[in-house]
Amino acid sequence: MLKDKKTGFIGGGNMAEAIIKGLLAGGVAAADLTVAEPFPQRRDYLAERYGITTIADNVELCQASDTIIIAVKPQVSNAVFSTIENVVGVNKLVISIMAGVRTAAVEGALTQGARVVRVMPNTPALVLEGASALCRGANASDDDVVLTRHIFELIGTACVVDEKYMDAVTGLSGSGPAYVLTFIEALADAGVKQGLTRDTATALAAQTVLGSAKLLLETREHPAVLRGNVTSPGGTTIAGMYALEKEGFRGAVMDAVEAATARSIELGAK
Ligand SMILES: NC(=O)C1=CN([C@@H]2O[C@H](COP(=O)(O)OP(=O)(O)OC[C@H]3O[C@@H](n4cnc5c(N)ncnc54)[C@H](OP(=O)(O)O)[C@@H]3O)[C@@H](O)[C@H]2O)C=CC1
Ligand SMILES: O=C(O)[C@@H]1CCC=N1
Repeated sequence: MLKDKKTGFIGGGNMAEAIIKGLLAGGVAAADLTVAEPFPQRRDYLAERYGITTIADNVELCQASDTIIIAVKPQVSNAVFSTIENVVGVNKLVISIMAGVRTAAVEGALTQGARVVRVMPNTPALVLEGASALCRGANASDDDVVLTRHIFELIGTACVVDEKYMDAVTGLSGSGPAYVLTFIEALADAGVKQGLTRDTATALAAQTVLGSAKLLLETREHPAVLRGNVTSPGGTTIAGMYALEKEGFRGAVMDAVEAATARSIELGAK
């Protein structure tokens, strides 16, 4: 599907690098990947590390690509649109991963009929364990959605949602790695407080999160059932759970997702 197609990235930052890694691991030829990136050192790094073509000019990038992945910060989206508005015809697929930016905003800034798919990936994509959700714009075809899903399944899992859910996805899985990493750090700190070395505590904390996630995904049980299996009557876990619940752990997590969702909505309104 991706074979013989040229894929170009506008912006060669963290997320672009993650997707490039996935595409290469999935068998896409380095010769079919190009990145437009203003920062020369970053261009050199990407070219040397992945053997792909890197350039400075977004217009040249669009002309040379069948699929264009916009991977710049939402705050520079208008600056990017103004440079490429006349070179992205309906023969090209545009995939935007910018947080908050609506498909209608991308379509409105490009040629009439522009084919746009919006995706929210996350940083575990860098180790091919990303979680992405995508939605179609008004002019994207079924094939565009299938191709986009295929690209993001190369770097983890991908699901299709209605655009009205994209801000919630951003607040949950887009920003989620930051919450989980904070939890791991806190768990490790707690171990250090109890006398464990930093290395041992961090390794135990990270593997506990990884293993718990794998247990949930592989058994397909409800999380509460699996939690029950750890929680012996009158044992250690219930003592720990009581302390967490008293501090409003779940409410804090829900507040975090709500705040990030609201920020995604705010970014889209700009
Ligand atoms: N990081 C994350 O967890 C996730 C991010 N996203 C979204 O992905 C997008 C990219 O994020 P991320 O990779 O973290 O950001 P980065 O800042 O790492 O990458 C953005 C890149 O775009 C470059 N850039 C800036 N202006 C232009 C321009 N006019 N033309 C071409 N390139 C330009 C930047 O160069 P320079 O540094 O020189 O300015 C930078 O290398 C954002 O929209 C974000 O919302 C989505 C999901 C998760
Ligand atoms: O913080 C951000 O805005 C980006 C979008 C999702 C994750 N990181």
